[in-house]
Amino acid sequence: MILVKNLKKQYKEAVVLDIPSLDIPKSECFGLVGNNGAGKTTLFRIMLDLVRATEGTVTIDSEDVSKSEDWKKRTGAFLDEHMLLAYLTPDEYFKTLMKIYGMSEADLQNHLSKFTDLFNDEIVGKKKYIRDLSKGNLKKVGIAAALMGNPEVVFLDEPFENLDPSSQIRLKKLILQEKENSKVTFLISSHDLNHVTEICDRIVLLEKGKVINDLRDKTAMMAELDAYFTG
Ligand SMILES: Nc1ncnc2c1ncn2[C@@H]1O[C@H](COP(=O)(O)OP(=O)(O)OP(=O)(O)O)[C@@H](O)[C@H]1O
Repeated sequence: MILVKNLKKQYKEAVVLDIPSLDIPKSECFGLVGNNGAGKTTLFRIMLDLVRATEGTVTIDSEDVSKSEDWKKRTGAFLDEHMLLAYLTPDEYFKTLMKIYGMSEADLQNHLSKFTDLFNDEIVGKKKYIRDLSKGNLKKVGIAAALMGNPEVVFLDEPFENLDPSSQIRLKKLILQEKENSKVTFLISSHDLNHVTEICDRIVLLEKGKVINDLRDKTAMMAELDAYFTG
């Protein structure tokens, strides 16, 4: 369970995030939407202790993320390409993570086999450095890495951005499978309302740093979001 309490982030005079309370139960697929600058990335960065809140706390399974390290073992994330090691090839990068997570070669192959369709023969065994990959392929490496080591919680910032249509569909399938098989708690930010409403159990709408809607009814989600974004 992830709990956000009295969270505020301020840059000089500007309050960019102001969330009195938010709780995300285990195994929920939590979608986060909002226009540019709404605060989605800032919220994820605070939840991952990449940025410190001005006020308030985020706890993952009762551990304050800014005070403990233990939650990191159970958490995977891909927010942007800065999280990758650009001087490695994807194979070298996955092998490095394999050692960090104490996985065997068989565990790694088993993990990567889930990504065969998504990788589309562009990622593994290609001897291309991560720095030279296309934006879509970079994203695929980051997502595969975020799901290594059996995380219980996975943060994905804009996972569908830069993916071709087939890859978007394959990624949706993969997330739904992971959700079903491993009961991972997913936190996914997206500008793609169709994809995010399809895979998420709940959508939180941010506007200027505030939660202005918390949608849990799958049948009504799309219409409500449509009305907000077109209105
Ligand atoms: N280091 C910083 N210094 C000053 N302002 C910042 C900083 N980081 C973020 N902000 C501001 O915080 C607000 C929220 O930004 P954030 O990147 O979280 O929005 P977002 O919802 O992820 O946007 P997008 O959809 O464009 O990715 C923006 O107004 C942004 O300019």
